[in-house]
Amino acid sequence: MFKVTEVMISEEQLAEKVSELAKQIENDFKGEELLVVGILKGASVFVSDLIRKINLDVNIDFMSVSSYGSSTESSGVVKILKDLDVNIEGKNVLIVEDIIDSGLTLSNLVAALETRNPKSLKLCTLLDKPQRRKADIPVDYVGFVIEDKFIVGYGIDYAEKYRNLPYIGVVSEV
Ligand SMILES: O=P(O)(O)OC[C@H]1O[C@H](OP(=O)(O)OP(=O)(O)O)[C@H](O)[C@@H]1O
Ligand SMILES: Nc1nc2[nH]cnc2c(=O)[nH]1
Repeated sequence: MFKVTEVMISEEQLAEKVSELAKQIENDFKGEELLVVGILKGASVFVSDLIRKINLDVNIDFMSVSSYGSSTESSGVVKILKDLDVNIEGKNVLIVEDIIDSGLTLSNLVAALETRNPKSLKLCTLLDKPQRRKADIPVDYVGFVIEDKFIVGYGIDYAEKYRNLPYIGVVSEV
């Protein structure tokens, strides 16, 4: 049986990091408009907290994507299950993810969105698990670099459970 056995990142640590990332984003986009794109479902909690700490003209949109398997990795294909509502041509776009693991989701998504000619395209992730990276992808804003443990909470699930935990916990077999 699997259970949450450990708190990896507390609610307080998350709140502090979210404010820190929001300040960096605010400084980098001063005087500009910004479209923040949350990637469903995992980033939903993080992006909701993040935008409330960014004191800029911010629009928000969401995408839902699923990467094809490694056999099609080199083709840079991402299956878009829910696309953006808006045209991003000429806009500053910030993609917000909960976690980067292999990097395939984001690298494929970036390739797909670059073809739409945004003014700029930047990446923000709350969590980075560099140990399992398959696609090298430069990320502009990183919350926490974590070791290779299976985590849940703050939007992130295990079989669709635990997304509502207010902290990041580690799931282990007990
Ligand atoms: O770097 P990668 O190895 O590509 O993994 C990261 C992706 O996996 C998770 O999404 P998931 O497919 O679990 O969907 P969810 O956010 O709806 O839970 C996460 O939200 C990222 O989108
Ligand atoms: N829920 C969950 N999804 C992931 N996707 C990549 N790494 C993880 C993880 O640690 N937990």
